[in-house]
Order: sequence, then C-alpha cells, then structure tokens
Amino acid sequence: MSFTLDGVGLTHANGFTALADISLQASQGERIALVGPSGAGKTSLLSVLGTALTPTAGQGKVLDCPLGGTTPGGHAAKWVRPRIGTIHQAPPLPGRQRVVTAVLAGKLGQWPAWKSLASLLYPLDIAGARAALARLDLADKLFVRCDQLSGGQLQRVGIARVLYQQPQLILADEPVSALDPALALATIRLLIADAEARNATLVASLHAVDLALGNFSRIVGVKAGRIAFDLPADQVGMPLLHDLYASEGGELPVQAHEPHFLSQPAANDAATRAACC
Ligand SMILES: Nc1ncnc2c1ncn2[C@@H]1O[C@H](COP(=O)(O)OP(=O)(O)OP(=O)(O)O)[C@@H](O)[C@H]1O
Repeated sequence: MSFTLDGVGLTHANGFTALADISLQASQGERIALVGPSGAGKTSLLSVLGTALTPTAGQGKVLDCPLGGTTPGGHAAKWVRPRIGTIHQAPPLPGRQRVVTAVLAGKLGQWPAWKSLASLLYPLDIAGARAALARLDLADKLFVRCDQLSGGQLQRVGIARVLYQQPQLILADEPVSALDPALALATIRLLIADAEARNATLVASLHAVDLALGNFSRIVGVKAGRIAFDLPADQVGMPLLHDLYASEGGELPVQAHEPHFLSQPAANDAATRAACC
C-alpha cells in the first residue's frame, strides 16, 4: 500500500474540524484526483498525507510510516519525507533564489548534508535541473530568479522540482490552477506519465472537474471534510457532481468551458470526455 487512512480526522487549534472520518487507501502506483468545492478539505487531506499535519483522530500509514510518527528530526521523518513530493498551488520559493537551485532543492532530503550544502552554494547538477525544466518548456529559465517568473511559470518550476526529486508519492494541490487550459492539460498529462513510468502514486486536487474526469481513473469527491464518493471516473455522473458542488450553486467548475460537458446527463459519457478533455 502507498497509504492507508482509517477514520482520520483533523481539528484545528481554533476548534474547526477540517476533516472527519476519512478512510482512504491507495496502492503503489495509483493515480487519484480529489475534487470538491472550495473549503471542502482537499488541501487538509493532502497535508495529512504529506505528514505536514498530524491527524487529531484515527490512524494511518504513509509509505509504511505511521502518521504521527514523523516528529521533526525523527527517523521516520527523515525516511518518509524525501520520498514524498509536494506540488503547491503557489510554490513557496524564495524570490531571490535561482530556478536551478529551486529545482535541485527537490533532492535536498535525499542527498547527504555536505552535498545539499554545496549545492546551495553552487548548483551541483545543472544538467539534471535543465532536463527537468525542459520537460516543462522552461529550460531557458534555468538561471532566472524566481521573482522574475510569472505565476504559471513558477507553478511549473514547482512541478519540475518534483520531477527532479522522483518521489514515490506525489501530492499535487491544484498544480495547474495558474495555467491556461491547453497548458494545464499538457502539464497534467506530463505528471501522470511521469508517475506511470516510475510507478509512483499520484494524488492531485483539481479545481476543474473535466480535467479530473478526463485524465484520472479514480475520483474522490470531498465535501465538508468528508469523503462524499470514491469511484472509477466512468461511474461519476452529473447528479453526483451537482450534489458535490451544491454549496456553489451546483455549478461545476470546468477548465475547458465546454457547454457540451455541462449539458450531459452523466460525465461518464466517452464522447463528452473526448470533447472537453
Ligand atoms: N489552520 C487552520 N485553522 C482553522 N481552520 C483551517 C485551517 N486551515 C484550513 N482551515 C479550514 O479548513 C477547511 C478546509 O480547508 P482546505 O484548505 O483543506 O480546503 P480546500 O478544499 O483545499 O479548499 P480550496 O479548494 O478553496 O483550496 C476550510 O474551511 C478552512 O477554512
């Protein structure tokens, strides 16, 4: 198993319960899209899987490491964290940092301390960083400072960093939200192809339901901190989606703005997917 969550809950310090009774499993190599309205708990769920947040209820394991066993500096943290690659909606990259350093930082947790330190002073694997950036059409930005990039370019640098890292588990939080529809589709397909080639597990939260349904075989709907459904994409129909997004007036967020997609009685129609995804 890549991860198992059993009745996991997360209540924040202010008493707000962001996740409740989450039970979810994934085999190594599975690719899952998380969909749901704003505030549903998708980022919270990814943070628990990434061991950035510790559940306040339930139990689970990520890459065989028990959740809550990842105290800073502890053995479990040192072992599991370098094997998880997180893609943030807005990558937290220092503005003054060069793109090459930001990409190479993907392997800081895997390298010995001397190599990490040396690479911060002078990039040690420029060819590796360039190759990862080239996959996202950004090879020409290798020595550019991060604060000189657009939001979409910065988002793709965050993805290049994870491609360079080659983690066993990729957690992507709205990874293509700043990209135009065509680039978003190409980038999601690149991430999926990379995960497939390496048998890595990929869990991606996606704002656009058409992007999720058209590219992922397993869809997990999250609503009010709970799993609303966990189904193969071809079983996720329009009534289920409209119910999931009821708090947003039932309007489905789509990438391609295809009226055709929205008028279909079920999203599992192959022609619909071909038309919009
Ligand atoms: N540190 C925190 N303290 C209290 N509440 C929080 C905290 N972080 C998140 N929340 C709340 O938890 C809920 C779930 O947030 P989360 O970011 O997981 O949702 P999301 O589904 O990712 O939303 P979006 O699609 O808008 O990014 C929200 O209501 C949010 O306000």
